Amino acid sequence: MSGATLEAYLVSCMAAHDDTARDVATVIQRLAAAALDIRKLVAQGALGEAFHGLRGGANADGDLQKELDVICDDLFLSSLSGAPVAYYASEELEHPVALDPEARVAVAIDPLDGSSNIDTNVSIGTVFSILPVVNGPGANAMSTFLQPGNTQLAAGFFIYGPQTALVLTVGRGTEIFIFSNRMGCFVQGYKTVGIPERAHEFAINASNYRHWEEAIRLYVDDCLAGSEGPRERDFNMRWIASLVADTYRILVRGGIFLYPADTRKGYAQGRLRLVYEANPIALIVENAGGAATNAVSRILDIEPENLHQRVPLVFGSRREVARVARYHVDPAMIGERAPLFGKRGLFRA
Ligand SMILES: O=P(O)(O)OC[C@H]1O[C@](O)(COP(=O)(O)O)[C@@H](O)[C@@H]1O
Ligand SMILES: [Mg+2]
Ligand SMILES: [Mg+2]
Repeated sequence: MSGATLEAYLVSCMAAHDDTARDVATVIQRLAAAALDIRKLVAQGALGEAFHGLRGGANADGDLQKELDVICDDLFLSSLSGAPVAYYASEELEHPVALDPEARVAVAIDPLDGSSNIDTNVSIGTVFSILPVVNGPGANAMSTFLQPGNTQLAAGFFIYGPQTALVLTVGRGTEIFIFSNRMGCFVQGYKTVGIPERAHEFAINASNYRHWEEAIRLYVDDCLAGSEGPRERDFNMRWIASLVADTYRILVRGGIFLYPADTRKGYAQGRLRLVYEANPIALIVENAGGAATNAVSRILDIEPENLHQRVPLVFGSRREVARVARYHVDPAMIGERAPLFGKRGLFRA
């Protein structure tokens, strides 16, 4: 079904379901309303006050907070006040906020993803995960947020780019809604998204090559060797340094994204956060027919240990994601190729 409004889509897939599904639909609509306010702030660029300067603080993970990071966080939190949401956890807040104690769902959010790109007029976004509340003796907000990603009820991201769009999964397929200026709401822009199994394009911040482990270097070396290497075909490369923008491209035309662990200080588990970045992206990608791992194991099966933990992230076309895992676990694969490529990667010649 293409051309449906977000509201009609949510009614069609949630109305016949239980109260929790209806709550999820309400939350998505509240987030969408806040995202439209953020779209206006982002579109103002340097003309808007929100663009100027740092907030002067650091978030829970030590990253510098930009003014807009904090404004977006405030907007999403207030959009959920009065909504059926028990807890709100954000990249910008050290601890979750308790909202409605009776509610059945919780929201984990990266209010502004790709914020290092704010000044450069590159697409940025908001990533969110909707989880069922864990109840029972001793349960608290952390019991809810530390569930593995396979319990997510819904996940999505807004992208503020040339088009403002919402990528959404409520468990059956992944859909893209584009904001329609004519209709003043989000409208389904494509048929259900399907990531092709094979990829011809990879995305990685290659400036970190010297810090990666051997398996990742070998994978990239092989892509770069193209038709003259063991892959026997050429690859293209993209790195937008904005997770939402790199994900959107992969949903639309396939490819693989890698943000692996590396030896830089603070990057032993990569850069991206498990609970509010990797988990929602993994659900979106899997429900679009792709795969998402920490280079070896499925992201959605990882038991988080803390709210702001980082995780190596590899996702996209299934065959490529599986191939990255094989470089890690199959010594024969590396051994076979070592005399030819192992010692002289293109960056290491
Ligand atoms: O600058 P690097 O190391 O290439 O990292 C880029 C990555 O960092 C991020 O900007 C992290 O997200 P935040 O902007 O929310 O901190 C991702 O969007 C992007 O994929
Ligand atoms: Mg982010
Ligand atoms: Mg962020």
